[in-house]
Amino acid sequence: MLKKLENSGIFGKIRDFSTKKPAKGNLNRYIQRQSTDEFTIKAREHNFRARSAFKLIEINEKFKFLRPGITVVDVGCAPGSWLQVVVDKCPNGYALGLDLQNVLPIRGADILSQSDVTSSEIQAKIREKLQNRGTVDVVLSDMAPNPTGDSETDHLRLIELCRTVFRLFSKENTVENAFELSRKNGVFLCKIWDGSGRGEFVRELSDRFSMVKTVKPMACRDMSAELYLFCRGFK
Ligand SMILES: C[S@@+](CC[C@H](N)C(=O)[O-])C[C@H]1O[C@@H](n2cnc3c(N)ncnc32)[C@H](O)[C@@H]1O
Repeated sequence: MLKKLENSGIFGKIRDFSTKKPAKGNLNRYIQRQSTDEFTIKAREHNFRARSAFKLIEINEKFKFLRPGITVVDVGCAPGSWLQVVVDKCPNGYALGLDLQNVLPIRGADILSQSDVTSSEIQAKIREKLQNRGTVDVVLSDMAPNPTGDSETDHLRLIELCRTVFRLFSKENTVENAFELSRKNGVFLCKIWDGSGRGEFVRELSDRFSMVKTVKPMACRDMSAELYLFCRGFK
């Protein structure tokens, strides 16, 4: 299904706004609405639970890290569109998703609903689920805390959530880790909202990964501060 989608030119077409030009002052709002509509419509057409599926598809197109047989942990997975992509791209692998909210079942994925990744009880459950599966290949975090209305506070809260996930596999004393990330080609992909704490967090990640790239997929809303940090080569 996804191969067809990737070949369909959706990413190439998405910023073609040639029909019915808006008045000058409304251009930004027009562009934002058009791109949102196109990804939302495509998500419906391809039975994705959310338009965010296209963010993961695009990042994977760039870095090619989802492949058959791998183990993937998806933190903040509701409603489940990233898990849908993972299951499709990684046959014969293992996908574990968790979220604060209830997540409807997805064939081929193991899901922990009503699960807060910051809770030590939930971290123990994650460890339990993964302990006989060897190392984890890919850790995804598309988490978004409820916004407070203050962008700096929201930014710092999200960075802290990402740090929590990073610590699940990166403590020096591996006995304390919830699971082990593959030292060969382990990938960590997390969403942040841009702000003052980005530089420090990128430095922390760079200490443990040989490559850290900041990406903004086409499906991100134009005006949003949303960015993704793609980290590969866990040391
Ligand atoms: C943007 S949605 C994720 C969308 C998902 N990637 C998809 O494609 O369907 C963000 C999710 O993060 C979850 N979340 C926020 N804080 C969390 C936490 N502490 N533990 C687990 N999930 C959390 C929210 O409940 C929300 O469902």
